[in-house]
Amino acid sequence: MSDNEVIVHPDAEVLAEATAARLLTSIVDAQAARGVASVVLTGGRTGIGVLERVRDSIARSAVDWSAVNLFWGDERFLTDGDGERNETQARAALLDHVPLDPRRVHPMAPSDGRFGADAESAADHYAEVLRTLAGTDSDTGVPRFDVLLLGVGEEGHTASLFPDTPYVRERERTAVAVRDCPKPPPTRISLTLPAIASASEVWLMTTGAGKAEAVSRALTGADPVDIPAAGARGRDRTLWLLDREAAKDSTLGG
Ligand SMILES: O=C1O[C@H](COP(=O)(O)O)[C@@H](O)[C@H](O)[C@H]1O
Repeated sequence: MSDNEVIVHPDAEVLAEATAARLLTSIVDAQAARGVASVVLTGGRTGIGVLERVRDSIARSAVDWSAVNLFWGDERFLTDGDGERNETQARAALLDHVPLDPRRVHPMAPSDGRFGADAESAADHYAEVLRTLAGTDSDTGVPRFDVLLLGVGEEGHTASLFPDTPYVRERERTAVAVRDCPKPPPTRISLTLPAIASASEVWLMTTGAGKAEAVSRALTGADPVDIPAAGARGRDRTLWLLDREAAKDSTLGG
C-alpha cells in the first residue's frame, strides 16, 4: 500500500487539464509496456471534467483506444441512458468520441437491464466480470488496473462507499450493491476498498472548499469507516489531485 502524495493545482480548470494530460501519459506508458491499458472511471464533476479535457486534447491521438480497458468505480443504479448515470456522462464526455473496442468497455448494469431492479445481482455480476478478466492466477479477484480514478464527496465518500456503512467495511467482495445512500440516487453499485487497493495507481481528484474538511481528515489518518476516501490506496501510488480550495484545510508541508 502506497503513501498519500498530494498535488495542488490553482483551480478546478487547471486541475482538469493537468489530470487529463497525466491520464493520457499513463495510458500511453501502460500501452508501451504491456500493449494495453486499464483505467477505472469515476463519476462526479471533477471526474467527468477530466474526461472532457481528454476528449479535447490533441494528445488523445497518442493513445491506441482499441487497446484500452475501461471499468467503473461506481455507478448510480438507474435506467440505461439516464443522464445521472456515470456511464452516460462518461460516454458523452469521452467514450463516444474515441474508437474504443466495445468488448473492452465494462459498465455496471443499469436498473432496467438483465438484473432488473436487483442491484445485488448486478453487483455480484460485476464482481464475476472482474474475476473472469483477472484470470485464475489472480489473488485479488480483479484485473490489473493501471489507474483508478476517484472523486471525493463533502462527507468523505469515495466511489459509492459512504461513511459508517456496511459497504465501506466490506473486506471480501470486490463489488457491492449500496442501498440507502445519503446522496441521490439511493441505490448504487460500487467497488469496495479491497478492490480499489488492488489498483496500481489510485488518483483521488476533488475541488472546492466544500471538500476541504474531508480532504484534511483523510490526509491526517481518519478511519476509513468515518472518511471512506482515507481508505482508498493504490499499490504503487496514491495521488491526491486537489485545487487550492479543496486543499485549504490541509497542512501539506514544503
Ligand atoms: O455521486 C458521486 O459523487 C462522487 C463525487 O462527485 P463530485 O461531483 O462531488 O466530484 C463521485 O466520485 C462518484 O463517482 C459519484 O457517483
